Amino acid sequence: MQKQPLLLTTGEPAGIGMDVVLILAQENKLQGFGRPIWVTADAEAMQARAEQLIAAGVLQSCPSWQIVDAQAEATDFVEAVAQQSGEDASANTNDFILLDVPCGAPVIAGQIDINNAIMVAQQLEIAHKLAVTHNVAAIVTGPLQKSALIDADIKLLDGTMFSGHTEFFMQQSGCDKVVMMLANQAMKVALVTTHLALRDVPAAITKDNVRQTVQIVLDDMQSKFGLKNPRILVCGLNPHAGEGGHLGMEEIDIINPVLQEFIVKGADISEAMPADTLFTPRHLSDCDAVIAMFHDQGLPVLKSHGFGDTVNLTLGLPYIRTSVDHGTALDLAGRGDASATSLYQALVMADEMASKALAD
Ligand SMILES: N[C@H](C(=O)O)[C@H](O)COP(=O)(O)O
Repeated sequence: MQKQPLLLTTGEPAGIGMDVVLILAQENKLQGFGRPIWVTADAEAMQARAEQLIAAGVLQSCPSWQIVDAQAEATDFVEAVAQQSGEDASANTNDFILLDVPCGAPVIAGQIDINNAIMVAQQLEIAHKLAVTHNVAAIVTGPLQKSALIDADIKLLDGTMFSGHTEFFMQQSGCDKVVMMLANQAMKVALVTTHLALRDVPAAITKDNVRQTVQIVLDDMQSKFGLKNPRILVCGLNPHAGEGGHLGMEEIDIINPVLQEFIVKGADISEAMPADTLFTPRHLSDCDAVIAMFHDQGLPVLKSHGFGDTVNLTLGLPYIRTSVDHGTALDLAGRGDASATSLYQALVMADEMASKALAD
């Protein structure tokens, strides 16, 4: 039986999203999953980017794709895409299927045009619909420019500012809470808070938030990574994990009481540890994942151990979503200098998780 597709969004058309797809196609790396690869992009822009990369000497020839019109109304579209692509996929010799999402303005590599922000948001809506209806096995997202969506006044479902894929898919799925995790060969780091100004972090470290984060990490480490009793280490919020209350009370008042609830129930999880020494080989070699309290407590450490080979994933969604670890790299778009390694790792992880979910 044909395995379900992986849906890849190319994101910001002026960035390197299309470049890295084309590079992987040329390296025959889209074809090895035994699954169709569906790619959302503007078909004309994809053709133009391929020609640019051929002119730059990066592509020897133009990869092949089959174009599917993604402009139909939502419900018809989901069925039409699934049917058309599904029927053709078994005999398909194309590198990928391109779900055509037209841009509002001509695409110039490296130059953001906020008239194309709607097209970026449409890609995410299409991805969500296909994933939540089980028409694709997983979503793999390319980079978008958050500021372009914000400048174009594109909001999340709850009317707040567009802060990222993570929050977009969370709200579309009706989840109260999801967890951002980044993973590479060195470590996996999950975050209690994500895209939040530093001054707002302490107020967001609540018992509920810590409890929900830990529960989602434990659940998904089992269901998506197949680890029956994962070992989790947790960072404190303050220097020295609060130094017994002298450098902050969040560990004593909030974090440790919640962690104790899980310890009492048998979870293999630490109490709050000083973040500066947690990320050392002695501790990392003894754990499956780290939970950090905020974005720049955990991610700089992780990315310093493998930027370019790191995968961003969202835990707690009703479907699998992985992503690249880099941004739009506007200065590299259309030039052929972009690295496709993170996108490849994101595809590999999505494929493995999808296979595991099916096996379970
Ligand atoms: N925090 C993410 C990272 O460091 O890779 C990045 O901003 C992407 O976030 P979303 O997946 O929510 O767009």
